[in-house]
Amino acid sequence: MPLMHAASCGFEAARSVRNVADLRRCLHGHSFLCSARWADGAPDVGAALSTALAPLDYADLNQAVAVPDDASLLGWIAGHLPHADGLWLRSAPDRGVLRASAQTPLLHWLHADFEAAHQLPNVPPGHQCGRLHGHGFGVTLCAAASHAELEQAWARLRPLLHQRMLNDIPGLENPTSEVISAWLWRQLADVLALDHVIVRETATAGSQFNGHTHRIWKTQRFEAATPFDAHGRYTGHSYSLRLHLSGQLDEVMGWVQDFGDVKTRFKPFYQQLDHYPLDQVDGLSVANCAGIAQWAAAKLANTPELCRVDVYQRPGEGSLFSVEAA
Ligand SMILES: Nc1nc2c(c(=O)[nH]1)N=C([C@H](O)[C@H](O)COP(=O)(O)OP(=O)(O)OP(=O)(O)O)CN2
Repeated sequence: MPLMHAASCGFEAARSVRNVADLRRCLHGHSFLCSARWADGAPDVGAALSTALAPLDYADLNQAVAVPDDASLLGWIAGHLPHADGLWLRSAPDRGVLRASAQTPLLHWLHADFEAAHQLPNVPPGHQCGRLHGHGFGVTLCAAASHAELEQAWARLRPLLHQRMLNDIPGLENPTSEVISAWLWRQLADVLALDHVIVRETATAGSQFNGHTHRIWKTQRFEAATPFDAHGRYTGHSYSLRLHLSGQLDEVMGWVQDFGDVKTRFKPFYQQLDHYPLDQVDGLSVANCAGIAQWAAAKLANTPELCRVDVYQRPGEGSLFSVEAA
């Protein structure tokens, strides 16, 4: 479907998933977060999500689900949300499970990190990334594997990257996010049934590799007013707009496209949104997340790598417009 919608809902709950393999898992609690996606035109899963999760809030999950591990919990939630397509569940800040669509298998994911220095040797003179600099890199590993297997695999890799000069590592001589995610894939593909690897250099930019295709994104925030009732009254949101691009890597630059160039290309259109009332933006016929996502995609129609635009009006609540599927 070209247009999807997304909603999120949290719940606080206790569970015990003690089993022979892991005796640490006695009764404990989590702040869970669940996100759902559904196709445009399907019944509103956002409202159904909070109704479905209400019985789990401040509850003992063992009363609802026999062995309430992340996978079984997601299955329970899916059973209560027949119109949801993608489902994502976070049980702790660094881990959770997801199902990309109703037809795809359940996967476990692990957020990890490392801190390192790098420079990009092939950028034009004066480019900020040609200078020696560094990042607290974020990594997400997503695989048909248990959390313990993901943790084990990452424990082996992290020392190779943490507090290192990435350019000195064989295979990372040009350490863009795209090159690092493909390098991680190669290091892990023999030991994990990987679905994808994500590398985030900054809070606004990331790169995902699934063994075949690179997808990168750049996020920008904007502040805008939008009408919310028939009397012409306005409300406002702090929006986040994420542009996704996919394609082959430029062999010299090692990237799909420079994150900075993505931002520059969108700048004239961004300036039409930031600190404006959305119903007065030229060409924006529907002043909601779906309307903005489709408007932004049309503005970047001359960017063949553009594959998706996500617009969120609050964390976890928004619309996703896929250009390829349109
Ligand atoms: N496709 C890629 N583009 C760029 C990469 C990359 O790995 N892949 N890397 C860089 C730089 O290393 C840079 O540190 C990060 O770029 P950018 O997102 O432009 O950084 P900013 O700090 O300017 O981000 P803002 O949040 O927009 O201020 C460059 N490009």
